Amino acid sequence: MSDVSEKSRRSGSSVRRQRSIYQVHYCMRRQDADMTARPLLMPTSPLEVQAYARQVAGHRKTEDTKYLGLLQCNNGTIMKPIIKESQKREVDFYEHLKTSSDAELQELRGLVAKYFGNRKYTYNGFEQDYIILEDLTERMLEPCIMDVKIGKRTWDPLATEEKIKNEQSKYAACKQQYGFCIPGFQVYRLSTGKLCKYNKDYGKRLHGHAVKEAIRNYLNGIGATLCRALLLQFLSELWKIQKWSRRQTAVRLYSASLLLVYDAARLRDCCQSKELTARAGCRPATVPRRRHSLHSVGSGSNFSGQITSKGPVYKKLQSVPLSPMSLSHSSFSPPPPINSPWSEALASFNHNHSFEHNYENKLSKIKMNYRAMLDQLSYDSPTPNPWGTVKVIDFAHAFFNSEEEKQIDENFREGIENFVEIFECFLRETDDQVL
Ligand SMILES: Nc1ncnc2c1ncn2[C@@H]1O[C@H](COP(=O)(O)OP(=O)(O)OP(=O)(O)O)[C@@H](O)[C@H]1O
Ligand SMILES: O=P(O)(O)O[C@@H]1[C@H](O)[C@H](O)[C@@H](OP(=O)(O)O)[C@H](OP(=O)(O)O)[C@H]1O
Repeated sequence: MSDVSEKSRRSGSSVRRQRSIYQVHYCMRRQDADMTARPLLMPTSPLEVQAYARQVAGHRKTEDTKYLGLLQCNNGTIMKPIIKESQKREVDFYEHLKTSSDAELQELRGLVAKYFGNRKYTYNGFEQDYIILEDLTERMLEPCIMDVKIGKRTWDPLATEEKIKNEQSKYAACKQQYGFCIPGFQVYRLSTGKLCKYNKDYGKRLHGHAVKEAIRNYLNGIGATLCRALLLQFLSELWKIQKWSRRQTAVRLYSASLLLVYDAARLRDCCQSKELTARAGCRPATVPRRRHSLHSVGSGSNFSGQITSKGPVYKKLQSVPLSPMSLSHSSFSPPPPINSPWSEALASFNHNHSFEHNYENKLSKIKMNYRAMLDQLSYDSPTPNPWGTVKVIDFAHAFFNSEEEKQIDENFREGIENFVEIFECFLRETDDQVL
């Protein structure tokens, strides 16, 4: 018997067990292995709950010892308290969405966090009802989170005069100009790993150009080039939300939010060169371009994740002899085999898109192709979730339209259009990213 086991036997202590990544990064107590990541409640294991440290906006303060903020569970869900009448309507909203056969609402189901019902739970000595939702930041080591409240109008038809005045007075310039506002966000700096939090007081001061810069900051793009792979992940979801909002007449969403989440740890992986990452925060104006690859999202293809003005760039294949080409051409290798799911998406990408002319006019085709590529990424990936995503949250002021009321929710649509436009503008900034 080894010294170590003899020692532990003598002292009567059990062998020290490795702490899981959840224990290290989420500061949660040790759980049975099969409990830590599952999104559904498992009756055999105890549910562990704590105040949700990753909440960037919304109700939080404690009144009469009642806790108004979100709770984090050790099974990949969060619980949102149902206290106000409007929050009760949110439960009704999710319940209706769950069972509706309306095509537009079924589509919306894919654009919101997964709903797992509601339950009573006693926290802080108070029993309350809670909505159970998928934690969109689950498994993220350095979660960067932004809450974007959509609409110039953030009050519903049942609001009192006082409530209307109150809402009109907040984020006024930002809402007027963009049709959305930013009540809070947090970002882990890529260069230092430092967590920076921005609350609603910061959000209320934002207007004009500073709004775009706040979003750039959230994307770790201050003093560094934006990451194209990250922008594409967000845009693939944003375009779905945009498409839906352009034609849906089923529901009016007052004061709903977009919740954007990405993992800075994965963004860091995406930068191939450690040296460049370290310098990301202090690059001069003419910076070496950030190297990043969609490959790290998880795929088996030769596509490098780079799209230049000449088309997609493939990783070099060692077995392919280099022909005497110019330097700019030598980075291209033959496309992947014809039977690869990638090859079809990329062949269609090349076929549909002239990389030389009319970028603007062909944006919709590019969107289609990006979506196909991203679909492939998530199919091939061992973990189904991409490392950046966006969902619509907060339906306390959502109202389903009766047949007579059916019309497009312009208030919501306009905010989404403006938000998407900012991301498309950022994407164009990354058009020339090369390996
Ligand atoms: N599904 C989710 N996964 C992860 N975080 C979430 C999720 N839903 C909400 N949050 C976090 O909780 C915050 C508040 O959420 P939400 O807007 O639903 O609450 P609220 O109290 O109704 O907000 P408000 O005061 O704006 O009405 C969000 O900004 C986000 O940080
Ligand atoms: O950004 P702020 O300044 O925190 O403003 C709050 C925000 O508009 C919330 O959406 C709203 O809750 P509801 O969605 O429930 O209306 C809350 O109303 P409240 O003060 O009535 O709780 C506001 O105070």
